[in-house]
Amino acid sequence: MRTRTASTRISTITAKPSAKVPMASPSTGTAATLPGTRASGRKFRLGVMGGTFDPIHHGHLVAASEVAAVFDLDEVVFVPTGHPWQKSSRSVSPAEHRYLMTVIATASNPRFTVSRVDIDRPGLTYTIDTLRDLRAARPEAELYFITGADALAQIMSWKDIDELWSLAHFVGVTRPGHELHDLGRKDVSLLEVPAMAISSTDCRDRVAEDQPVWYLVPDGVVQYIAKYGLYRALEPADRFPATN
Ligand SMILES: Nc1ncnc2c1ncn2[C@@H]1O[C@H](COP(=O)(O)OP(=O)(O)OP(=O)(O)O)[C@@H](O)[C@H]1O
Ligand SMILES: O=C(O)c1ccc[n+]([C@@H]2O[C@H](COP(=O)([O-])O)[C@@H](O)[C@H]2O)c1
Repeated sequence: MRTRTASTRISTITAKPSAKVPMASPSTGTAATLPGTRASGRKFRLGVMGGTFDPIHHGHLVAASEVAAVFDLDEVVFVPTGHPWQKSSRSVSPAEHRYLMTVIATASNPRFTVSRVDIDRPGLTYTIDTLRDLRAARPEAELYFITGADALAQIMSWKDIDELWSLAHFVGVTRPGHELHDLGRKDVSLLEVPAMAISSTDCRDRVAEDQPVWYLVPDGVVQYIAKYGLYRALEPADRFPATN
């Protein structure tokens, strides 16, 4: 279970609405009528919220919403992982469950969408593949990859990290119990978001111990967990016809 300590104070935060963000690949949109070009002439801004989402919780949703507001994103696509290689020390729920919980959690927000790119791609999940696939599917968009302080701290160990910087702008957000490190790169912004001391680990542990997860995860996700008996020690989370 994650430690619950006060949010770290940081000084290098980009927190102005509609702040100009230094992009690895500056916008080249030239006309408002080009596909994927906004009325203002700028390119479509697509946030990418990658995660295992086992289950998705309000920490994920608040982080995505806050980055969307500050960076003036047009859409945030949530991308559940297929086989997260850095979580191999524990068993992860079937992808189909995690995908459906993510769909339920994001359904009410017209700017939130969910992508299957990672769960439909065989093999281990690497963000380099996520971003390549999204670039191919959405060539008109500038990508903003959203990551919490804990994930950002590991980022130098990610596959093909040198190429990753050229595919997206990265936004690291604060998370209670984790220090948000300044990587000293202009293609990484740091942002303080409302502190949500919630983790998927804690949600799973609560369900296993018969404690409530109401208001930690969206209502529909509470009901989905109960319906399929997810996270109950004696009830394996495999009643759904899953793909992995
Ligand atoms: N409470 C939170 N506040 C801010 N960012 C978060 C929060 N929870 C998760 N994130 C970020 O969301 C992304 C996906 O996280 P993930 O799905 O692994 O959730 P988690 O709560 O960390 O799960 P677990 O407890 O199983 O490790 C990561 O970048 C992570 O840093
Ligand atoms: O590309 C990698 O090597 C890599 C290693 C660890 C995590 N990631 C990505 O980071 C995001 C959050 O991952 P996680 O494991 O914290 O849910 C998710 O999109 C993962 O695919 C990516």
